[in-house]
Amino acid sequence: MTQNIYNFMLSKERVQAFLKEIEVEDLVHNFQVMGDQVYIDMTAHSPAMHEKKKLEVAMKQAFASEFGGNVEVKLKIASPEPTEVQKNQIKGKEIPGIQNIIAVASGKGGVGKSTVTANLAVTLAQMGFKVGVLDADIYGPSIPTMLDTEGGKPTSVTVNGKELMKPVENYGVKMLSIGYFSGANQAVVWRGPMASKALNQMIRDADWGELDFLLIDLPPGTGDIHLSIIQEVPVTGAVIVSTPQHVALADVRKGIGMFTMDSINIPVLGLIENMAYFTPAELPENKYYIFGQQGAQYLAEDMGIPVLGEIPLVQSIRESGDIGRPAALQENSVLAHIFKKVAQNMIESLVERNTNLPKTEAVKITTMAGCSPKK
Ligand SMILES: Nc1ncnc2c1ncn2[C@@H]1O[C@H](COP(=O)(O)OP(=O)(O)OP(=O)(O)O)[C@@H](O)[C@H]1O
Repeated sequence: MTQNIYNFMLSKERVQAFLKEIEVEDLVHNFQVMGDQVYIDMTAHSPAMHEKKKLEVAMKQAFASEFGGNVEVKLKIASPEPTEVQKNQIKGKEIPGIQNIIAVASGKGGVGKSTVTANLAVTLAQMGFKVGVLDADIYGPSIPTMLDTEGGKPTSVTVNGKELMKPVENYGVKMLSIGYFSGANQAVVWRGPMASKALNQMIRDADWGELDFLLIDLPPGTGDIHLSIIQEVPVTGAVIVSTPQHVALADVRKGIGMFTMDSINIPVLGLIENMAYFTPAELPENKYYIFGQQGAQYLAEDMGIPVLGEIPLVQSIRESGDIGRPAALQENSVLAHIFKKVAQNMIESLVERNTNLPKTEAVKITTMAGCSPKK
């Protein structure tokens, strides 16, 4: 790249040459230079939202390093029409009545994925949405504890002549978990196909009714169970939960990478940073960034996904999880407000996703390389 040593006015020819130099000429269909502002209309390589964000960040960085901070790039990035290949990646297995299926994932265990799922679920329900939670964490199903339905037993109902499981319900949230079924202890040793069969039954052979959101609390990490679920279930988008520590962030890249692989291509709606800072109960205004600050922001920017919110490390979140009444239910509290903002940001990201991309159906995985251990 040439050095930023130009003192003359920005010209259309210079911008044209630069677009060629950074090899995006083919993607740009129109551009105009007006003083220090460059207006560019272009099309992303793929319709995935993270691709558009990545392109935007890369273009802005490239222009800043070439022309300096005074030049402002105004981008309009369109989605390409889905190609035949992309259309073929999608398998027709829509679940009637369920509008949006959101996978909640984490790169590693213990970052608060289930806590976030439970709080988001009750928040969405309080906002007036119809919400379901599928606890797919077969290694340690904690949704029954966190939503106070331990010992719950899904009953059987007949719907249109078919016998279905009726989800357990509390706080306006319908839920199913492997924890409700006998033999839950054995689930820990299940391989992908078995887990996905059980989970599939909990999704398809259950009377969820009409749902705006079905949140799936995935097991921690990345592996064959995740791939099996993604293969079978038409996930609309994924939400990634992380803590600020460096190790968690390294793992979270893997987690995001699992969804954004070309062969899977599930949009990542955003990153939720849990335990982002510590706030003592007696000093609610004070924030202590024990594990470092802004790591999630940098990572999200780098990977072209939004940060949906920062959730503090607060004793009452753990306590309320243990007693099965999510902290977000504390009316007019700071925590309720934080979870509401996270839910709103998630919906915003989802609306953008649903506007820009074709309806997701179950993903046909063409290669499992790099994600799943060979059996
Ligand atoms: N923001 C928070 N503040 C305080 N405690 C929290 C917070 N988030 C989670 N915890 C606590 O951390 C512990 C782990 O949380 P949780 O079970 O939600 O993690 P997880 O990522 O779902 O774990 P796994 O993936 O291993 O099942 C729980 O005791 C929970 O109450």
